[in-house]
Amino acid sequence: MGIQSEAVIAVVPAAGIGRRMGAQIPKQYLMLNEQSILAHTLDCLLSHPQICQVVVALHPDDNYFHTLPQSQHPQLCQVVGGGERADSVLAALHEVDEGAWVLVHDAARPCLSHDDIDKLLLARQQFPQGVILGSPVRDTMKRSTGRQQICETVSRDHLWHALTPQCFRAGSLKRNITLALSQKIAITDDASAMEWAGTSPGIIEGRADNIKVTHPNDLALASLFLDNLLK
Ligand SMILES: Nc1ccn([C@@H]2O[C@H](COP(=O)(O)OP(=O)(O)OP(=O)(O)O)[C@@H](O)[C@H]2O)c(=O)n1
Ligand SMILES: C[C@](O)(CO)[C@H](O)COP(=O)(O)O
Repeated sequence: MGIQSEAVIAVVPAAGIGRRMGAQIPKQYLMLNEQSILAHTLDCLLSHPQICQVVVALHPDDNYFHTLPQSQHPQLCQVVGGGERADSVLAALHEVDEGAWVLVHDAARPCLSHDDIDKLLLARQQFPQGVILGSPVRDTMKRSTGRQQICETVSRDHLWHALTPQCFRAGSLKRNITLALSQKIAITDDASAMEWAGTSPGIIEGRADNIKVTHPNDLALASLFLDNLLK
């Protein structure tokens, strides 16, 4: 069975508290246009023809998820997430067959398109070790001192913003996240765990409007992008 015909499972880390957003509720439950950020993200994944299941990792005290219509979807299952994003991804991976392909996608990225999912899944042929979406850096990049004085201009050649989804074989990703966490390695995305284990995942260009809603001023942008996505 060729890679392209293999089932794909989406893993959605949605157990964060949205500290940088500073809202009264976790940011994944903030309304964006006509539904919550998480609902938009789940709609995109649940409606993709190659995704056969979505495993969402929730905060242990999450009291919102059950109010979402998507929470009753037959292809959706939920697990309790952990203290960091990597712990939440790992909790979800324990529910996934080790041989399956997983697409790990942030709940906080509601503007994902089916085109980008298609592109990423096709890229597995070229990158069987795993592959992620990225956005090439457009601006000149500076590194500063702790006192915000520029100390260097960082070359932007082959420099990317890592996006999600990030696509790997479940067993390999589970083992490498487990190892990295056991060594107290800080991993802020899934590819970092694979890199730490010596793998070089592929990175392909995704839409720049696939933003992570992190700060309050991201909401208006995400709303605009969502409207545009639906056109
Ligand atoms: N312990 C955690 C922390 C984060 N996430 C998820 O990982 C994604 C990306 O994380 P981020 O944007 O940092 O979300 P938060 O951790 O909620 O934000 P903050 O760092 O501002 O608190 C989000 O969908 C978030 O819900 C998670 O599942 N489990
Ligand atoms: C996974 C990610 O969205 C890729 O850019 C990012 O690393 C998440 O980081 P955060 O600190 O958990 O928002």
